[in-house]
Amino acid sequence: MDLDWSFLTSFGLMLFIAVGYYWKKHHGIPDGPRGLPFLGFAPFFGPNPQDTFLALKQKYGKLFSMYMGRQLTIVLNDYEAIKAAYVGQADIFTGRAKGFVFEFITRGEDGETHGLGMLEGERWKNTRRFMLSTFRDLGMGKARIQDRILLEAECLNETIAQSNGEPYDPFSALSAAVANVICTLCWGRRYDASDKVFQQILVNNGVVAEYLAQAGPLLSYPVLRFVPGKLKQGWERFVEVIRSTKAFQKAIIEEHKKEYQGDEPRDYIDAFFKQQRKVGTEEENRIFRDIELETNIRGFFGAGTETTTVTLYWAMLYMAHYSDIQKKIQREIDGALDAGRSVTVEDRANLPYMEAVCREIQRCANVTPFGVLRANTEETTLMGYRIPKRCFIMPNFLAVNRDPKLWEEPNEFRPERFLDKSGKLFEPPYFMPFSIGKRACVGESLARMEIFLMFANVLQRFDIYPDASFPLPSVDSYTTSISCRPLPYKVRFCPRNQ
Ligand code: HEM
Repeated sequence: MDLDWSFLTSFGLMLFIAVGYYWKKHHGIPDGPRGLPFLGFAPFFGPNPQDTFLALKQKYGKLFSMYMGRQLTIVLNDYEAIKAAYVGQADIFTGRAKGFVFEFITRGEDGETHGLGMLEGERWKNTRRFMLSTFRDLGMGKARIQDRILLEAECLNETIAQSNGEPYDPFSALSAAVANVICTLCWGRRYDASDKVFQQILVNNGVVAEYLAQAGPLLSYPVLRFVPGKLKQGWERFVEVIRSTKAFQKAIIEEHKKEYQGDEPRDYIDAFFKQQRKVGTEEENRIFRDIELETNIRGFFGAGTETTTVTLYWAMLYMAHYSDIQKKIQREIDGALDAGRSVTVEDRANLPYMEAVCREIQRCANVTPFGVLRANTEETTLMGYRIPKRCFIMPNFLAVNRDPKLWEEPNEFRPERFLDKSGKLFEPPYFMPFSIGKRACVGESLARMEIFLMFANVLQRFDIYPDASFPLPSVDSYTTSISCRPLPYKVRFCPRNQ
């Protein structure tokens, strides 16, 4: 048989180029699970991705690589690896993973992505600096914001009281309380829980959170959104919700524009207008365009409401499971405060056990088990491995929170681990529910204050009991939306006899 030498030569050349390309891309990177062509490892995450990733840590150690669709992803599996990247090489690992769906949410009519959560480089730095200083001026970490949170805590208690000790799911009430804090900070307005517009914003927020958790396949293959059936329906609903949320935020900004006279800012939007009126450099002017404002307030609302609500939802569930711990907190509160007064931030120093319980709930609940994906903006070497430019970076916070080298009996719910021998609060550096480094959560101090004040004031006023007709879900079961939520539950909130 005659050999077709020209075919063989072309084939050999193509093979050589393909192998060369593969080698160039993959040499020196961490090992990891193989996955399938085009789909990567995503189909193997399974119904409990948390268990899958804990098992992968056992197999591969500190870090491993995998493909999600076509995207090379590096998973950082322990405290040392996360610290080496996020703190040790902070400037390189502060990029944000870009994916089709997040880009869709944050893309303006100019075709660019906007908003703190997605920006990079100087624009990200300047936006973040402005956000932090504005929230500080508006009272973050001060008495002014405490008053707003206490008002919402009071309304939350009133709503809970209306359940009259009957089995009750507190999710909506918690969500309204937490969302109102952000609404007041961002656009100076709070809503009654029965307000139809407010209810719609909360429903929309839930739809977006749920959709984002399932949107993995669109990351590499956006075309899948047109496939008839579940994918297409989900996408269409999501687009509709995003459109109506954008329209709502635009209307709020326009309303503010009419009212704003250049006075002392009442909220984030006013502070932004004030900054817009200052003549700045070209770069400064770029980050003070309306599109940035609109994307940011939507981002703060989305990022701040779901995570904080879900943490408080876990907190109530844990209390129904651990009545002895609940009683211990209540004894501490009763001993530290005069009767009839609400718990405030000033009481924190006298409530170390309460503070320890808040931290243990965050450690055990793992509301953001894999953080928010980042990207490395340059090729680099991490712990001896080559990390090609613009990998997705996934911190496995769950594995840190379950690491037996860091926590004694990590699977136990044991708040005392956050107290030192003299009973004072002790927070180790590897406790990082808000991530670490230059791009850690900007809402950390606000969230901590909300969790402490709302949780403590509910426990001061109510005993939380399970009800035999509504068996409690286990604290080990969860559903994954954009954060990790407990399964829905009902408990009884009974007014305490102090
Ligand atoms: C319990 C509550 C919260 C948790 C567990 C949480 C967790 C996180 C985490 C893990 C990140 C990713 C950081 C990284 O890239 O490494 C993040 C980012 C972010 N969070 Fe939070 N967060 C919470 C509350 C809030 C609140 C109340 C706000 C309100 C403004 C907020 C706004 C943001 C924003 C804007 C980012 C993006 C920051 C950036 O890219 O520079 N978060 N959060």
